[in-house]
Formats: sequence, structure tokens, C-alpha cells
Amino acid sequence: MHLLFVCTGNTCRSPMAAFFAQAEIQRRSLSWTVESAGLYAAEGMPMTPAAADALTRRHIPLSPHRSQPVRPDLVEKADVILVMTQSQAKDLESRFPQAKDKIRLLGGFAAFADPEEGASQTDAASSTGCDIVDPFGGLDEHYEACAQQIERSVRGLVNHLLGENKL
Ligand SMILES: N[C@@H](Cc1ccc(OP(=O)(O)O)cc1)C(=O)O
Repeated sequence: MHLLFVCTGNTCRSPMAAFFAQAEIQRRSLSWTVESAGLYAAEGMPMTPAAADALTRRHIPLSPHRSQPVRPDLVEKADVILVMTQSQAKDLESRFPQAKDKIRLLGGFAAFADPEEGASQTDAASSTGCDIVDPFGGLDEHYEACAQQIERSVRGLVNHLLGENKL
């Protein structure tokens, strides 16, 4: 399984999601791989410090991050592409119509984070209510809220993919 996380700048949300996913994959001894990219990313920018801090507070292992724009080869090799907002899904779909069936809203998977809570099986991935909003330039509390939403969504994503082995 190869996961591609996509946001706008590839310096906040998608790198956070990729590091959370890597930690979850390692914790569950899976051999999945992960990448991230941005729809309007500059090449080679590091992760925003406040985003890195939110991960460090949770003891998520970090390695140097360098931003990259979404490219056809990244889209092609991904089994699942997770975007942060409905508008990013539309943008990505219009650039890569052939990838439509593998594009999902990451926030929609939060419903699967804690199955014992009896999460709704609603396909929340089609709702803008599941958007993970850009914390860029915001306060630390915005990054923290964003990290919480991403952490939960990534856990739900992995649960869902492992449980049903399909989207
Ligand atoms: N606003 C930034 C670009 C940017 C946008 C969003 C952003 O957050 P994320 O990486 O979560 O999409 C980061 C950077 C700029 O003007 O250069």
C-alpha cells in the first residue's frame, strides 16, 4: 500500500499526516509506504516549525522534510491519495481525472479512529464538514487542533484500510 497525502503548501498538513502515518505504520509493523506533496507547493521548503512542534509533543519521530509539488508520477504510484479539503479534491481531480477513484478526504476517516465508540459508517468523506483547515500562519493552538484532527483521521484511515482492505 502506498499512501500520498496532499495539501496546499506541503509544509503543514500533509507532512504532519505523513509523519503520523509513518508512526502508525511502524507501530503496526506494516510495510506500507508514504509520501506527501502540495498542490501549490514550492520545492524544498521545510516543515513549518509549529507543525513539527505538534508532532514532537507527541513523540512522533521526524526526519528532514522538503516540500514538493504534486507530480504525475506521485499520483500514479499512489494506491490512495488523501487530501485535506473538498476544494483540494476538486483541484486534484481536475488535474488528474484518471486518479478520481483513489482520491479521498482524510478527515472523513476520523469516524473510524475508535471503532469501539460505534463510529458512524456514513461516508463522511464526501462532506465539507470533514475539511482539515489550513493552520498556516495561525497560532500554536491552531496547529495543535489541526494535529489532533490529522492524528485521529490517520488512525481511522489505517483502521479502515486494514479492516476492509479497500476504500
Ligand atoms: N500561504 C503560503 C503557501 C502555503 C499554503 C498553505 C500551507 O499549509 P499546508 O502546507 O498545510 O497546505 C502552507 C503554505 C504562501 O503564500 O507561500
